[in-house]
Amino acid sequence: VPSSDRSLPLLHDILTSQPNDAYRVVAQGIVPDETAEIVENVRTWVHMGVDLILTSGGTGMGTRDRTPEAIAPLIDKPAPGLVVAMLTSSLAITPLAALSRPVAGIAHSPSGDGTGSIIVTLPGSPKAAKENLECLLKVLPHALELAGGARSRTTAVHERLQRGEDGMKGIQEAVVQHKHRHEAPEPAAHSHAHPHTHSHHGHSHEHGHHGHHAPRPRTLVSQDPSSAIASRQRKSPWPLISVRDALSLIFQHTPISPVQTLTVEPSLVGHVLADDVFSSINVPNLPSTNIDGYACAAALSPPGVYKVVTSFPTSPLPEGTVYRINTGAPVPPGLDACIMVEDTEVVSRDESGEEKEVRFLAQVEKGENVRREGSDVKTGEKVLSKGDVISSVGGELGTLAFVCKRSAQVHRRPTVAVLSTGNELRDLQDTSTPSSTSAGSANFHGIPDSNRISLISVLENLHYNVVNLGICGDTMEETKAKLKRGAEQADVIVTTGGTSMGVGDLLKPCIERELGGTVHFGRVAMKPGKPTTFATLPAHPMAPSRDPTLVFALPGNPASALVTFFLFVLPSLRKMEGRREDEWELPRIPVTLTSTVPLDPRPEYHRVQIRPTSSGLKAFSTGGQRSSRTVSLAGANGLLELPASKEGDVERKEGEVVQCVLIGELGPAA
Ligand SMILES: Nc1nc2c(c(=O)[nH]1)N[C@H]1C(S)=C(S)[C@@H](COP(=O)(O)OP(=O)(O)OC[C@H]3O[C@@H](n4cnc5c(N)ncnc54)[C@H](O)[C@@H]3O)O[C@H]1N2
Ligand code: MOO
Ligand SMILES: [Mg+2]
Repeated sequence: VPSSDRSLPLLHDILTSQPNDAYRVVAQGIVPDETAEIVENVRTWVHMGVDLILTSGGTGMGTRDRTPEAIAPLIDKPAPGLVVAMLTSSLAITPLAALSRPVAGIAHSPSGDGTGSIIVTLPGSPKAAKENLECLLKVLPHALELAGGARSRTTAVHERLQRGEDGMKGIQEAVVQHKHRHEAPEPAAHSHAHPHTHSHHGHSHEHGHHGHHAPRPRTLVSQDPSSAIASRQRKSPWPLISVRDALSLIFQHTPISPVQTLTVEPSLVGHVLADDVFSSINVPNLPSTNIDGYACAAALSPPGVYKVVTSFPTSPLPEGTVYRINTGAPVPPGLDACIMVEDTEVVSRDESGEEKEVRFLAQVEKGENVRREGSDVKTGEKVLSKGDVISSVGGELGTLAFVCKRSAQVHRRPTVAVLSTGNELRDLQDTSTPSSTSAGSANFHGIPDSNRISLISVLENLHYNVVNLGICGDTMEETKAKLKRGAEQADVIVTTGGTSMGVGDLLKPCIERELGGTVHFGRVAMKPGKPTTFATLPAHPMAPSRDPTLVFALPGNPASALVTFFLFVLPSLRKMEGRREDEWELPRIPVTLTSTVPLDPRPEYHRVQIRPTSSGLKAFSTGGQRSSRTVSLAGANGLLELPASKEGDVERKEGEVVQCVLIGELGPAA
């Protein structure tokens, strides 16, 4: 590993371990020793309003050392004091420091408000870079305040962006490190700022399982759509991350919806309880019976003839008298058993035909057929738990009503905006384009938008609020306008299409470059769904207390869109809606294969129908699994979770048991 590769994680660690989380690394990358590329990165970061930009390497006297020359023209206000401080501290350690040629200063932001980013070029050696940074840390906080201080006063939007979407107090910082081209193990990946460089070092800070220091990769990574087509990125700059890492980034950025009090009525179905529910009453609140018959005092009621009273007694019944009672009714005080009507016969009736006397044919025991007070639910007993879903089966809603709860504390249901992107798409019901069933016409002009109709139906059936954003063409203008509307109206935006490498694939650049959003990942090692993208948009400046909007930019291929919806979007919504952590993801169940399925070099989610049989659950493949084949989802209620193929492991055979993600209801018995 070239030495310069080690500086970046070291600088990152020093910055993120400063007290009060004063620094947050919002972008980092490795570029070759090319002036143009150094300038491009640093300039973009200045435009983003990053507060501190550090470079490491290229400050020496070698022929390839060009960093100071690249950076100097970007600096509007040189800060020779910082340079002297660094050189002085290094010279105290080694006279070789005299060969270093650092520059430092402020590059003004294009906003023209006089604020700017502080840029410092550090040496390439990890040890020297560390020493220099540590020396600067004594003065940087004050310098940063002076250089960027006015920003927070000028506009709220700017401050919001500058402070990051979590509103964390602190200073954003970016590290651009450059290294010699001949050292680059993956030249293509290094030709752009690369947010996941740490993966080369085995410690993946980016994936964020390690607490709050995880930096979010921010901008610069996406293709600049204004660049000439021929000079477009020819390799995706987005690291291919695992489904597990993708989920952990999603959960890290998914907030839990606020709590509200709602009326107990059928529209509560789908909501998740935000609190345990305790009964404040006894059920039944009086001793009552669960039969039709006669209430009596068991000890005084051997088989024999009794007078019948039919109105609820207000004073103790005289001996030899019983009270006629119906299921659910309270048992009068002093009586302790009920005999079923089947164990009695009528002895005499009055003029109106009403029974006067009955004969008990059997002996009732004390307590027989009596529901004691509180025997179903006692005052103070927990009947439902925080995290329980009010299901459409009805049990939870019934329970709330049963214990007389008129309202419940639940999490607000997330609102999801759904957008289809693509110039080729037509609304299915747009009658200006004939459908294949209309007389005389075989061709629908364009591609019918099938993703939106599927996604909206799944969401509505799961009781989410849906905003239908319609279809937008592949232009930056339209995409930006739609996403903005989504961010205003929804907690989560789901788009399909425009995620890959094509000219019209604008989602990532739009999110990053136009909307100040952060793309947390842009590719996932899975089939289908490789270009799946997850991002957050900063909270609206007019509603800064709102959480950032989550954006799932799903691939356009219909099977990819739906599979990634179930694997990524739904788990995020299940966290947001307040479910318990072990219920965020959809359940995995073991199923037996009814046919042999091939393994793909990518981990694959193979659509199947799961059906119950006398020998357990069986999986029936839906056939060809190409991502464009929407029909592969017809009838599917499961996704086989297949591992990537390896040498000697290329299929799962008929009869083998495989884990399967349950995405729908079980199919008919087979
Ligand atoms: N050079 C590369 N090309 C592609 C790669 C790659 O890695 N390098 N990845 C492929 C994979 S995998 C997928 S998946 C797709 C995803 O592409 P996009 O998300 O950019 O989607 P589009 O290109 O916009 O559309 C793809 C396909 O799906 C149809 N589509 C889109 N939206 C809808 C809709 N709402 N209803 C029905 N059909 C829809 C669209 O017409 C296209 O046929 O990229 C590969 N390319
Ligand atoms: O990842 Mo794409 O969804 O395979 O076709
Ligand atoms: Mg498209």
